Amino acid sequence: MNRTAMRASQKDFENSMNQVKLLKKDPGNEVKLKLYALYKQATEGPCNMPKPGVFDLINKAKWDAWNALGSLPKEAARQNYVDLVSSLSPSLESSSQVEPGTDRKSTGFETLVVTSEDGITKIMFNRPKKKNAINTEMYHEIMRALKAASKDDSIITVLTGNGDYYSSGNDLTNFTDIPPGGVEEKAENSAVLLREFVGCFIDFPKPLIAVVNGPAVGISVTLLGLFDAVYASDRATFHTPFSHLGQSPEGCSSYTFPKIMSPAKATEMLIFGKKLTAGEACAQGLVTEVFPDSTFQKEVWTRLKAFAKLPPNAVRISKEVIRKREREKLHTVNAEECNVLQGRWLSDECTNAVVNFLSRKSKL
Ligand SMILES: CCCC/C=C/CC(=O)SCCNC(=O)CCNC(=O)[C@H](O)C(C)(C)COP(=O)(O)OP(=O)(O)OC[C@H]1O[C@@H](n2cnc3c(N)ncnc32)[C@H](O)[C@@H]1OP(=O)(O)O
Repeated sequence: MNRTAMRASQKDFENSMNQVKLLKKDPGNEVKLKLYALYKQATEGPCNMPKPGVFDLINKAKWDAWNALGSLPKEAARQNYVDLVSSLSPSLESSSQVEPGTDRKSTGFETLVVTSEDGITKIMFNRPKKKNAINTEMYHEIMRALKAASKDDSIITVLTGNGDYYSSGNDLTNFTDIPPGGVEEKAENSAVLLREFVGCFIDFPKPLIAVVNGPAVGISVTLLGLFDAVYASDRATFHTPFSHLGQSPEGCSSYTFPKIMSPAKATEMLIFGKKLTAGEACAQGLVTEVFPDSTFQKEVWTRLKAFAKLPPNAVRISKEVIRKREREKLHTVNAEECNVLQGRWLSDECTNAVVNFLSRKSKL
C-alpha cells in the first residue's frame, strides 16, 4: 500500500482506533502520547487548549505532544495515526507492507525511492543506470514527493542518489520528445515545468538536506543553493557545464551562487563550467561538510538522526525565518532564468550540444 501518496479514509481511521483497543502489548508512553496527539490533530486540528501548568504533568505532556504537531493538516494526521497503529499491530492489517523495524517505504514512484523513518523523509533518485539523470517523470515525482514530505510528520527531508552518481542533471533525452506544436511548444512546456519544479524547492517548509553520494551535474548542482545543508562524500564532484551545452544557469544559481561563493568563483562554475571537487565546493561554501566515502553514509545519517530529534516547531519556524526574506526574490530569479533558458533551448548551440551527446559524440 502506498502510505505517503494515499490518504487514509475516515473508515481506516475508525478501524485503527478499534485496533488500538485490541493491542496485546502496551506500546509505551511515548507512543501513546503520539497516538493521542495525532488523534486530536485529526479530529480537532491544531492544538487549541490553554497550556496546562508545569505541575499538571500528564496533561502538560499531552498538550506538548499535540502542540508539537503544529499546523499538520487533519488528513495527514489521520494518515499518520493509521500508519502508526498499523506499525504497532502488523498482523491486524493484512494489506500492510510496513514491516516492524523497517523503513516506511512509499511505493507509487518509478524513478525514486521514498522512505520515512526516525523523523527523516528520504527521497532517493533511483535511475542508477542512467546516473540518476532527471527525466520528465522524475521531475514530477520529485515535486510529488516534496509536497508529501512537506505535510508528513518528518522533521527534515533528505535528497540523495542511488548508485555511484548523485545525479547527472537534466536527462538530455527529454529534448527528443517533441509535442505536436514543435520545438517552440517543447521549450515553453519545459520552462513551465522547470519553474514549478524549482518553485517547490524555494517554498519547501522544512530543512532540506542534500546527501551528495557521488558526482553531481547541472540542475542537481544548482539546486544545492536552495538547500539548508549539503553533505558530500569526497567522491562527489560539482559540475555545471551550461555554456558547453549552449544553456544558461537555472535553479536560482545566478543569484545564490555569487552570494555563496563570490561573483568570480560563481562565474568560473556557471559560465566557464569549472568542475569542483567536494573539498573545493566546501571551501566555496556550496558544501557544508565533506566526509571520506568509506564512512560517509554512517557519519551523515548519525548526524541527521540527531537533528531530527530537535523540537519540530522550532525547526520549522527557524527555517521560515531564514527563507522568508529571500522567497520573493528567489521566485523572481527563477522566473527570469526559465525565460532565458526557454530561448536557449531553441538555439543552435543547445541543439548541437544535445545532438552530439545523443549521437555519442560528446560527454562532459
Ligand atoms: C526541463 C528542465 C530542464 C532543466 C535543465 C537543466 C540543465 C542541466 O541539468 S545541464 C546538465 C545535463 N547533463 C549532462 O550534460 C550530463 C550528460 N552525461 C554525461 O556527460 C555522462 O553520461 C556522464 C559524465 C554523466 C557519465 O559518464 P559515464 O561514462 O560514467 O557514463 P555513461 O555511459 O555516459 O552513462 C550511463 C548511461 O546514462 C546515460 N546518461 C547519463 N547522464 C545522462 C543525462 N544527463 N541525460 C541522458 N542520459 C544520461 C548515458 O547516456 C548512458 O546511457 P546508455 O547506457 O543507454 O548508453
